[in-house]
Amino acid sequence: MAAELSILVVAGGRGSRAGQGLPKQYRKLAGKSVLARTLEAMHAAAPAARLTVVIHPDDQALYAETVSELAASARAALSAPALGGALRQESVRNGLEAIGREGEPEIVLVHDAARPFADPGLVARAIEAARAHGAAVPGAPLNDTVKEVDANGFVVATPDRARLRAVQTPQAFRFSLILAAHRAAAAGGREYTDDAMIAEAAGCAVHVFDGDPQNFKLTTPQDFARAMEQLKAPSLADLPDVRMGQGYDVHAFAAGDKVWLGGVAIPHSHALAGHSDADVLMHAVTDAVLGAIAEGDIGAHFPPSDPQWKGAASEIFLVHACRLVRERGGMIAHIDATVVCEAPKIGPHREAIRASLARIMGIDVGRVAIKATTTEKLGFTGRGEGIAALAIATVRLPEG
Ligand SMILES: Nc1ccn([C@@H]2O[C@H](COP(=O)(O)OP(=O)(O)OP(=O)(O)O)[C@@H](O)[C@H]2O)c(=O)n1
Ligand SMILES: C[C@](O)(CO)[C@H](O)COP(=O)(O)O
Repeated sequence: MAAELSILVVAGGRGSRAGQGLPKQYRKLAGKSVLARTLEAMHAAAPAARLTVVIHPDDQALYAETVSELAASARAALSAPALGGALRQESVRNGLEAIGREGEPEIVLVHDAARPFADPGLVARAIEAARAHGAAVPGAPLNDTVKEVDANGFVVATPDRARLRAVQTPQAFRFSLILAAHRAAAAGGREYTDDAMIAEAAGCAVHVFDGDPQNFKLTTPQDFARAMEQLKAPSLADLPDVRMGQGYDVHAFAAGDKVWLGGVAIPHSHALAGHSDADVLMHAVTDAVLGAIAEGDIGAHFPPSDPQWKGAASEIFLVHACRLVRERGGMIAHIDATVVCEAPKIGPHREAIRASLARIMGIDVGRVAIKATTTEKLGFTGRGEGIAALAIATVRLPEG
C-alpha cells in the first residue's frame, strides 16, 4: 500500500557556491553529514513517511556512507534513491516519478538536502497546508528592501516588501497535482527555481504558510559557519549557574511555653532545647542556603562550642548565609521547607513564618514555601519528643 505521505529530498546538486571539494550535502557538520541531518530531521518530524532521496550519479559511494550514518529507524524509512538531473527541477521530477512507481501517496513534501534545520513544527504546517490547499510553501517576510534591476545595474522597480516572501522548503503538494505540473514543465522546456513556480505555471493556487528563519539553505561557506553556530552544543558555561542546597535539623522539646519557628514565636506547651534559640526551621533553611553555595553547614560558621551564640536569635545565622550568597553576586530564587511535628499546628502560623523568612532573606514572600506534616504518631516526632525540619534552597550565581 502506498504511504499517505512521501518526502522527497533532493541531493543531486554539486554545491558549487559552497566551495570545497565535496558536494555540500555530504560535508560534515559537527561530525554528521548535512544529508544525514536532513533525513533524520524529516524522519523525526514525520516518522510514518517514506523518504526518497535524489542523488547525483557520481555520488553513489557518498550516499551509501550517508545511509550508514543514519539511525536504524530513519534507514528503514528510506526507499531506493533516484538519480538526479542537471537542474534541480529535473532532479525533483525524477524523484517524483520514482515515488509514483512505488505507489502514489496523497501528499508529497519536496525538501532540499541543503536545509538540515527544518523542525517538526514546520513540517507539520507543510502537511496541513498541502491537505488544505493542494500546494503550499513556507515563506518568510523580507527584512531588506528589494529592488528589481536591469542588465546595467539600474533600478527598474521597488516592489512592495510587505507583499514579498522568501520561500523555503519543504514545499508541500498533493502528489498527483505536482507530478502533472512537473511533467508539463518538462514538456514546456522553461527553467524553474522551485516547485511552487512549477505548480503556479500549471495554474495552481499556491498557499504560503509561515517558514522558519532557522531553516536556511546551506549555499555559501558563510552558511556553513552559521550552521556550526546553530549546532553548537550548549556547554555548562552557557547554562545559568543554578544550584540547590538541602538542610535538615532536629531539636528536642524542653521545658518552656513557646517554640521559635522561622523567626516566629509560637505558643506551645514546651520550648525547643538548643544552644541558640533552637529555631529548627531557621537552621534547616540556613543549611540549605549554605549547601547551595557549598559553604559547609551552620555548625562550621557558628560552632555550638562558642559561648557567644548561646541563646542567640537564629536570624543571624540565616542573615550570614544570605550575605555569603550576595557576596558572590548570587540571588536566592526559592526556599521550600517542611516542618515535621505533631504539635504545635503550623497552619495558623504559616503566613507569619513565610513573611518572617522572606524579610530576613530579603526575598519576595512568593519565593518562600512552608509546609508541615505529622509522622502519624510514629518516631520521635510522633511521640512528641521534638521537631524536625527539612528545607531546600535554590540559588542562582553569576556565570563564570
Ligand atoms: N541538479 C540539481 C541541483 C540541485 N539539487 C538539490 O537542490 C537543493 C537546492 O539547490 P542548491 O542549493 O542550488 O544546490 P546546488 O545546486 O548543489 O548548489 P550550487 O548551485 O551552489 O551548485 C540542494 O539540496 C541540491 O542538492 C538537485 O538535487 N539537483
Ligand atoms: C527551492 C529553494 O530552496 C527555495 O528557496 C531554492 O529556490 C533552491 O535553491 P537554488 O539555489 O535556486 O537551487
